[in-house]
Amino acid sequence: MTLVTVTNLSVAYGAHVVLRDVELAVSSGEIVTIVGPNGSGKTSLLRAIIGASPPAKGSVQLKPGLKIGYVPQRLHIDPTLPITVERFMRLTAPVDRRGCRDALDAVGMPDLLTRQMSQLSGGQFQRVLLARALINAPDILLLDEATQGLDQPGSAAFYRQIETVREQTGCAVLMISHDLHVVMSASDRVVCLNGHVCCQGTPAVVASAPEYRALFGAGTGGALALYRHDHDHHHDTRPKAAE
Ligand SMILES: Nc1ncnc2c1ncn2[C@@H]1O[C@H](COP(=O)(O)OP(=O)(O)OP(=O)(O)O)[C@@H](O)[C@H]1O
Repeated sequence: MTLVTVTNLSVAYGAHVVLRDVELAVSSGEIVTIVGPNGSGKTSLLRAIIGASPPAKGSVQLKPGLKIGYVPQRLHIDPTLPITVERFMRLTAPVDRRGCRDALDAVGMPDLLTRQMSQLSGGQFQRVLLARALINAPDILLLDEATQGLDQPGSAAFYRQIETVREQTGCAVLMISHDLHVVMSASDRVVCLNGHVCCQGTPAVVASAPEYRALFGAGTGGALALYRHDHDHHHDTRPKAAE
């Protein structure tokens, strides 16, 4: 069943059009990763899906009654503010201690309930955000660079957790990531965005591409050259060798 259908979507901030003619559909249980260079409109697309950026053109259709869990790119909590994990989780959701504990269990952090938010490591903090997003049993999780600031093993562990959550709850996942090499194995589909969808494919297609090895150490520019697809246009960000 299709949960999210984005049709011919354009998003603009004033006269600045940042997304043009984007088509995207996410089905139940699917893990879809959006990659693309800085400023390519990834966050704007997620914001359009949650209704925070009205379309300049086109539409976003959500399955009626769709429950969305959103994990933001970053969330700053004043380190001098005394707030436990439980209180933090209950700020935005009507949930009891049991519900908080279950959500923390689901992200593999059952013992954090009484800890201070300020005492958490980066990885623990992100998992608490994930747990908070899971409280209402969402049909789809939207993650905006949820592993920002984590090291590679931390990111890999986080994405494994996402896969586990998907297996256990059946929720779909639409996430933005720059960690292509870690995220690929966890994704059913990778969508490359650069103001529009320039290409997409399964990780298997990506992994079997000869250019795949160029990813490691090649940065985002290399990553964008990886996908097997037919280009009928050019991007300044594409390395010359990929032309
Ligand atoms: N609220 C806003 N007002 C005006 N311009 C904005 C706003 N939010 C984003 N933009 C612009 O829209 C473009 C796309 O931004 P967006 O945050 O969607 O990109 P992104 O791909 O998520 O980038 P990054 O990888 O750096 O997070 C950028 O040029 C950005 O400056």
